[in-house]
Amino acid sequence: MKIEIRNLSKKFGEQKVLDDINLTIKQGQKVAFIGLSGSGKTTLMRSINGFVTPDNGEIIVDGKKIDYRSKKEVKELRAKVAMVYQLFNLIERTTVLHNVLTGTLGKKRVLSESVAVGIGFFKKSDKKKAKDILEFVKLADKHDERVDSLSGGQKQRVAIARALMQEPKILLADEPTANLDIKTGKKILKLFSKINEKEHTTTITVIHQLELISEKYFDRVVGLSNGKLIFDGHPDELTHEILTSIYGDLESSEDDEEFGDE
Ligand SMILES: Nc1ncnc2c1ncn2[C@@H]1O[C@H](COP(=O)(O)OP(=O)(O)OP(=O)(O)O)[C@@H](O)[C@H]1O
Repeated sequence: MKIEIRNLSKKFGEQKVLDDINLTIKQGQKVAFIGLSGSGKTTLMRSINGFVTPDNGEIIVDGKKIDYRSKKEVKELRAKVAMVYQLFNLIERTTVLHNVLTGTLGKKRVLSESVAVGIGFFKKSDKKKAKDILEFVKLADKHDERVDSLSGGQKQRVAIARALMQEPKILLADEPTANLDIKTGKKILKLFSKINEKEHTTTITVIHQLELISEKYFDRVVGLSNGKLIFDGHPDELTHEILTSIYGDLESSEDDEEFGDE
């Protein structure tokens, strides 16, 4: 689905977190959001699925302007927009299959309630679908294992499988590789590319590890700084100069930086 962001602004207290953002993301694009901590990446992402209500401007998803005041419309939007998180947000003490099946419950139930829904609650057809998706994410042999016995990379694949149960048109991933080593992170990004190829899903990924920003995984990079969009281009165009404008002096010793600069 196409996403059109027009003159989007958001303040938290006195702080301008998003400052007049304009961005159009075509159906099927694979976009990385980059920028320093606090630059507004998550807030921008959360405006797309209605978790954050902007102060000014608008977002149009698939030709329809998001009406943040309408619970019904936001719910419909979230059915099409799946989210994957840095800390996986899984129910650790239940099985892989159970977690993936909760992807069918929609956003009306909170995660803690989902656990109360036994595996018998789900339709046979959903179980078949969940198993097919687990095969797609290469976890076919893990259906019945408890999530807390899995590695970080496997947990993230369970979270992606759960998101796919929703058959999303847009996939938002907030630092999905932050808790993984680089090799495992690459596998996760490869999986997003595979989903994108198969379903033509529009994907937006907030990412911090610069070594993972390559045209293999992304066809567009959007850089934010202090709530402003300051770069929009192909991964190849990320020169040292541009990276410095986004992150500041990359060569400066970390020891010189105070936490207060974050
Ligand atoms: N609900 C909120 N209430 C108040 N301030 C908020 C809220 N959400 C975010 N902020 C502030 O807005 C700023 C931007 O936050 P945001 O999470 O969008 O940045 P980010 O670029 O995603 O950072 P990070 O890379 O650390 O996740 C930060 O200063 C943050 O503290």
